[in-house]
Amino acid sequence: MPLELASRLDKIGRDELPRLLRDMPKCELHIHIEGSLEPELIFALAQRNGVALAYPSVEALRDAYAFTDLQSFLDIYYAGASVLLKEEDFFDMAMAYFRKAAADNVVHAELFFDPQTHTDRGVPFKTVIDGLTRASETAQRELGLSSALILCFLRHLSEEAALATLEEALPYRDQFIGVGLDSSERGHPPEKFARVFARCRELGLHLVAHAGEEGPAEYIETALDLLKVERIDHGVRCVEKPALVERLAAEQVPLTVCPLSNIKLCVFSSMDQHNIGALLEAGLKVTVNSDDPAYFGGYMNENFDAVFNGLPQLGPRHAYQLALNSIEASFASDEAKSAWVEKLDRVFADAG
Ligand SMILES: Nc1ncnc2[nH]cnc12
Ligand SMILES: [Zn+2]
Repeated sequence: MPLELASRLDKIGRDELPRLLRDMPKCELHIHIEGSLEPELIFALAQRNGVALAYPSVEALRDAYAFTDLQSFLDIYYAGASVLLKEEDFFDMAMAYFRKAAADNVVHAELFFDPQTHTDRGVPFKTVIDGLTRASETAQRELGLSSALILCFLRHLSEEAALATLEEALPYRDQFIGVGLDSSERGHPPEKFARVFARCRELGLHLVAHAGEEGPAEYIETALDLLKVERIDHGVRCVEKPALVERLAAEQVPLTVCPLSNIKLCVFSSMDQHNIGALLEAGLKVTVNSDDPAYFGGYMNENFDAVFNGLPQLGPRHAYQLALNSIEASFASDEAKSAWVEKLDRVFADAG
């Protein structure tokens, strides 16, 4: 950031933060759309589709959201997704998310979706992607919110299964912009998916992967070197290798950090222990995201509020940097990015 801009932003009082965090335009780059299914919608879709749930009420389901690690969350997350059967279900789920995102001044969202969670239950790939695409087009038209889809392979399944999913997805190639890697990280290193990522690269798809959430810092390195990803999802365990931190800063590799998720899944014990401030100060291209907002206690602005309330050393300059990083790290066009940066500058010009 130019020194002149930094010193101007440092003169803005911390009391302006609530407004700035709310009003600043931002991109969301790490949201699993199935993780936006609120308990109320899970119950409504279960009733609409005649699906039996293991919990008697919305309250009982929400009470079960006491996670001890990633796997304890994933078990409940996959059970919640079992209510999604029809195109309309995927549409309704995504529209509910887009409305919340627009209210948080998210101008662009890149949505992960997990096709294998649905195709393995007999739901056609077309049903999933058509529902999400129709929601994305509706959000652009009705909310002015830009979005794109990123297909995630489930890393607890085999690479053969990922390759078969890619084949199934190819007729819809123009409906998604990239691929990612999610689900249980430990014991499923990036290299397990080297062939399918190489194929996606040949196809001109954008590449991202979860790495260094629960898994070791080495997974970040192998995701970069073997899978050739453009962004790292989470990546907070990079601090365990100082040379890797230096590399991430030098190469400006975006990290899509998910603060509330990290607390809920016990990656950090509390927000004052989170390393997002340290990573920002070290010059890494860090962004703030919600991951699975229906499960982790908040959407984008709740994540920003939690970070700035938990880490008093962060101020308006950091808020600006996080919003700018999210715009720059997105896969949107340069033209769209310039327009959002102008908007961001206007919000901060009004402060101080
Ligand atoms: N935080 C997360 N990590 C890995 N896989 C996920 N799938 C949904 N949320 C996830
Ligand atoms: Zn995630």
